[in-house]
Amino acid sequence: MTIALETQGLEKSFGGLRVTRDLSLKVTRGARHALIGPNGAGKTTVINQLTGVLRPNSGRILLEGSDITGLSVHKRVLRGLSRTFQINQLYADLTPLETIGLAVSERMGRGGDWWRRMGTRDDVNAEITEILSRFHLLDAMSELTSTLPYGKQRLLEIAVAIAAKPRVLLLDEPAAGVPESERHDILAAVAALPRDVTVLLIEHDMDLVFSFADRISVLVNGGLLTEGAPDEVARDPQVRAVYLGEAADA
Ligand SMILES: Nc1ncnc2c1ncn2[C@@H]1O[C@H](COP(=O)(O)OP(=O)(O)OP(=O)(O)O)[C@@H](O)[C@H]1O
Repeated sequence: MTIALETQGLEKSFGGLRVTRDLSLKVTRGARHALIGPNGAGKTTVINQLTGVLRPNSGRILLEGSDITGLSVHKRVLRGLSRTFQINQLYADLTPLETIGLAVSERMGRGGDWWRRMGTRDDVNAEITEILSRFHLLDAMSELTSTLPYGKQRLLEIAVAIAAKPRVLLLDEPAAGVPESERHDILAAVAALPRDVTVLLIEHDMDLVFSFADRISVLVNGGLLTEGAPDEVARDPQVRAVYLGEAADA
């Protein structure tokens, strides 16, 4: 199996606090992989090292076999490693149609030009429509982003990231704050992305994790406790003890 994203012996400390401990993680191409763990286990710190926001103290990060440990955030995005934009990074005064149009055009290297030629290119229009449809935004495509329900704004965050055609997408609690009835729609839209997009998800909601992931890694105190298929992880007594607790019995 081809490995899309890998860490080798990753270490990160904040002062005397060792937050990532000898972490070696492999995310297979096309996987729907979840990184779970109790509060403070170090999940966000791992994502921040993967995206380049934080530098590890030691260890390596490989994207499709190339060492990206020393690359800037921007260079990693150009190589195909993206995380979702946060809602506060969306353009409040643009519509989803304009936002995705701009994101697709920027990827094609003609950001500013798009405003003049909006709607004139069939290939661009088809791609914008496909992305809006995939993330259930067609019906809201002409409304201002600031007026969209929270769940739609979160879908738009992911849609913007997808418009950059990432090879690996990192999602840090993409459904946080969304009403329970809509959370599954968000993860289902991500799970249904073409398999050439590999997804690594951090998520607290175990229902979502187990309905989404085909592989789960469990982080405790910055180190990997165990890793496996969802049913193996759910059965693992160590996992039940430290993390899932009652939820694993459900
Ligand atoms: N910039 C920082 N400086 C100092 N300590 C930090 C910093 N960032 C995170 N930490 C500490 O590192 C540990 C891991 O934090 P992190 O946010 O990565 O965990 P997490 O698993 O994502 O937690 P949660 O599930 O609660 O979001 C915590 O003890 C946190 O307080």
